[in-house]
Amino acid sequence: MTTETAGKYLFPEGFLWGAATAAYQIEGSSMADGAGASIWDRFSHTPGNMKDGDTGDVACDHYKRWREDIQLMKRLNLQAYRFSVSWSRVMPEGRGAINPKGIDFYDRLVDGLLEQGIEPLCTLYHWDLPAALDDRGGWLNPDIADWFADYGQVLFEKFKGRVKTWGTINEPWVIVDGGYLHGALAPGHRSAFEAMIAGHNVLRAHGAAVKRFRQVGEGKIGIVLNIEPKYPASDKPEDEAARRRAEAQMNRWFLDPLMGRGYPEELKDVYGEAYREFPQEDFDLIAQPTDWMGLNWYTRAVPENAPDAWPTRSRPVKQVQHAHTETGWEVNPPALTDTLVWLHEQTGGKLPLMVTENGSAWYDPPHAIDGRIHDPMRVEYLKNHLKALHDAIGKGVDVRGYMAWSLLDNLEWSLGYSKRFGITHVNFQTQERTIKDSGLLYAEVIKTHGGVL
Ligand SMILES: CO[C@H](O)c1c[n+]2c([nH]1)[C@H](O)[C@@H](O)[C@H](O)[C@H]2CO
Repeated sequence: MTTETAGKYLFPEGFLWGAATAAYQIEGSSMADGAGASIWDRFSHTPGNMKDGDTGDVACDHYKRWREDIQLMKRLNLQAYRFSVSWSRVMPEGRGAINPKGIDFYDRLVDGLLEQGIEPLCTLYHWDLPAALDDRGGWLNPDIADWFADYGQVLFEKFKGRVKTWGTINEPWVIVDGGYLHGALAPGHRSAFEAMIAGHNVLRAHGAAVKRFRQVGEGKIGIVLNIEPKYPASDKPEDEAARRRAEAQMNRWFLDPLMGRGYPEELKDVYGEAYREFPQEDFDLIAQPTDWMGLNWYTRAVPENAPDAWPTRSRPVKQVQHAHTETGWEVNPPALTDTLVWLHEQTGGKLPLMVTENGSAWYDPPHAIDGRIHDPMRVEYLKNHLKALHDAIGKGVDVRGYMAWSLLDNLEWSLGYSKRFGITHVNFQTQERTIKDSGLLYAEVIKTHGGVL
């Protein structure tokens, strides 16, 4: 904060400040106490899939250290905590029998959060499909919509009155683009034909869960999308066309059907013969009204026309004039403002939004030095993106909260533990947690409602 900005970035009363994680990335003990395997247990134990051969077998050991981590959240002044449930911990086969020890873990976690005045925001699905369902086709099997709604019902009923904000699915695009199109993520398939089918079933499952929530649940439900705004590399028509294809394949593929608009026209051009039509009744199910929408936001892209680039025939041009994080993502806070304004418009300005993930990976030392972890780049990223978020609110965007990604350094999927996103450092040899300078700043931001920015 400087004297001239003192108080300029105060956030609205009731704005919800939190941090986010996901089950497979932090819990460890993924097969303990009756849990079933997920596709990430299989994928991470398949040689060649994971950097340094890392797995989620231990991760942040959160399954055992959850009490300690709730105390950490208190020290960070968190008002909310966004976490996901491991479907196969709760239902080892994905359907039918419930694992009592599995659901008890989440029962204790939710009660522990509430006891500390921290609001639980629960994501039903953050990529870790039960392996037993993958054996039955997983997201390629249309029955998964009912399997997912049944799973959701178990949680809606168990946590009725305690969990009031639900997210159905984290990032349909990453599930499908990573898991079925490019194969970089579990279950590691590479087929545009499968991607279209899986994507459609992910959306149908979301709709079925929302419908079931309206029957048995209580509170608010929504979905979480990753949106990466696309800016054309030049004013050449072919670059604008490439931008539109990239935007359709990442940002509109799932948003448009959720908004009742069906798939974007450009998807036919992107997927060609792999594109397929689906019955209207599916789209009616998918476009079930929801109560809120989550935005996961990290960066933007500047695509140019690239006829050889599959499947969008576009390729991002590196913006060397800007800083880039350890994951190679350009740092561009104003693009967050643009995205929030765009999403506000795309959702008709009627759907409350929440930034459900935002953060950055930088090199941090493997252990604390003098009890501190200095992470100046993450401090700057956090400050500037909160200012950009504040700017969007100033432009009339209805944003209700911000969940920093992530509470803890954790398993960055196939990149293993090589990329650290946490506002809290984890020494993976000792499991010692150390709040980073970025976490100390965030605690002050929360305490001052942004006044410290
Ligand atoms: C492609 O960027 C996405 O918005 C995105 C970034 N991230 C995500 N989605 C996932 O939701 C998290 O599990 C990742 O750990 C996190 C950091 O990579």
